[in-house]
Parts: sequence; C-alpha cells; structure tokens
Amino acid sequence: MLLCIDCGNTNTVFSVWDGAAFRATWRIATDARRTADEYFVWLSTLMGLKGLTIDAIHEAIISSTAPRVVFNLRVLCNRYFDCRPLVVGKPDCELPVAPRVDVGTTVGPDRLVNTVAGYDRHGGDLIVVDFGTATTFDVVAPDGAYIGGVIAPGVALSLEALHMSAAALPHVDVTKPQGVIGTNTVACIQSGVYWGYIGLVEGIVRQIRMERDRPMKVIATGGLASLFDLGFDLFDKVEDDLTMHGLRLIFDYNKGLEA
Ligand SMILES: Nc1ncnc2c1ncn2[C@@H]1O[C@H](COP(=O)(O)OP(=O)(O)O)[C@@H](O)[C@H]1O
Ligand SMILES: CC(C)(COP(=O)(O)O)[C@@H](O)C(=O)NCCC(=O)O
Ligand SMILES: [K+]
Repeated sequence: MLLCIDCGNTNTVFSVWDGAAFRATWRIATDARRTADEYFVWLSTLMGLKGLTIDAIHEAIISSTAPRVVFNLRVLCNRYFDCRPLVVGKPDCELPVAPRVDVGTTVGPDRLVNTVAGYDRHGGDLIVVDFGTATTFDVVAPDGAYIGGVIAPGVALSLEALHMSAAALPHVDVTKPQGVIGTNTVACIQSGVYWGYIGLVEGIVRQIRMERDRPMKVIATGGLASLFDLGFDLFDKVEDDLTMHGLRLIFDYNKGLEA
C-alpha cells in the first residue's frame, strides 16, 4: 500500500491507497518536533481501527510546505516502512509538466500537487483555490504547467491577526453571517472576514481571467472551501481530496518512469 502525506503549515494529512483505491485518511496538527515513533504509534492505531495493517505500507510520497517536518517523516518511512519516500519538489521527484516561473523560484509543493491533480480531472485553463494557512490561487496552463498565481493570508490567519493586534477584539470562528451589517463585535468581525473573502476570491478570479483573456474553470479545495461555496457561484467544483489525488498521481508517474 502507498502512504501519501500532505504536510501544510497548520495540519498534516495522511492517506492510504491500495493501487488506485483510496482506503482512509487522517489529520494531525503539524509539529516539527513530532518524532517518527510518535507518528507510527498514532498511525498504526488509527489504521487498526479501520481494519488496515500498517505492515502493508511499503511506499510513500510526501509534500510539505513546512520543510523542517520532512526530516522526521523521512525517518518514519525508512524505519517503519522500509522505503525511501518521494518528496515533491526534490530533484528525484519528477513532475509530468515543469512549472514556468521566474528563475530561482521555489513553488510551494502543495501548489505543484494541486496543479497536477486539477489538470488530471479538469484539463488546463484552470484556477485551483486552496484554503489553507495561506489561501493560494494556482494558475494551470492549457498544457498542465503551473504558471504562477496568488498567495493571500488564510482565513483563520486573518481572524487570528485581528485578535492578536487589537486589544478589544475577541477570537472569533469563521461562519457565514446572516447579513453584512453586524450589530455586535463578533458579527462585525465575521462579516469582515467572510464577505471580505468572498470579494477577494471573486476579484482575483476575475483579474486572472482578464489577464489570461480566456474562460477558466475554478476548483476549490481545503477545509474552508465549502463554507465559501454556500449559495455563491465562486467555484465550478469543491474537491476536498484534490491534494491527495495529486500525490498519488505524482507517485504513479515517477513509478512509471522507473519501469
Ligand atoms: N472545516 C473547518 N472549519 C473551520 N476551520 C477550519 C476547517 N478546516 C481547516 N480550518 C482552519 O483553517 C486553517 C487552515 O487549515 P488547513 O487547511 O489544515 O491548512 P494547511 O493545509 O495550511 O495546514 C487552520 O487554522 C484550520 O484550523
Ligand atoms: C503559500 C504556502 C505558504 C501555502 O501553504 P499552506 O497554506 O498549504 O501551508 C506554500 O505553498 C509555500 O510556502 N509556498 C512557497 C512560495 C510559492 O509557492 O511561491
Ligand atoms: K494552501
């Protein structure tokens, strides 16, 4: 079985695949101090609850926007699964189409993975919006290349920044407000972030389409994507499993090159 690990700045998501068949997925807070042994105990317990045996894992691929976390994940794969994981963005991990960006730019591996997954499912002329720690827009060319995009502060990060920097503003969870005009502090903050984000997504997508001068599909992923999909026409589709799908595709692509 194949283990796919998508490590974001906030959460790390594991998924297990039997060939092309998805088996299960689990999420843990990202923490560079977590050791290989800790991952193993956690993962083997959860796999056991699903009737899956951890001994069946012999292959792994990692994408990480937090480079320091990769060390212990590599140890996990070497020690417990007896394999060298592929790490997206490293020279030995090939992509079907190379990104076209400024020389010297290191594109976030999550964005490269989303590009591969989005292109596989929807073809080119695509915008992938990923609501993570940061909200990213990845622009995919007709040939499947990542050609750039947008990085905006994440939703949770914006809320946290308000709370941290303004003495009278409480910590607030993001939800869809009833209207725009808040009649208490919490409602005002929720409105600012929620409607601010709707405007941000609409505006950025419109500008990208204008700059590319052609119709482009918009696919959204990440925990909060469905919240912003409620009652709006922002996205053609929300696909929570997009990054995991991309990791499996990249793994298979590299395996095909070996053969
Ligand atoms: N369903 C959800 N509801 C509310 N907040 C969420 C949800 N999913 C994720 N978040 C929050 O959004 C932020 C980004 O989460 P995540 O998508 O895991 O980011 P990353 O991929 O960068 O680690 C985190 O602060 C997380 O707590
Ligand atoms: C923009 C990001 C921080 C998003 O990471 P995430 O929110 O998924 O943790 C990550 O893709 C990154 O570190 N990118 C490097 C710069 C770039 O992609 O151009
Ligand atoms: K992201």
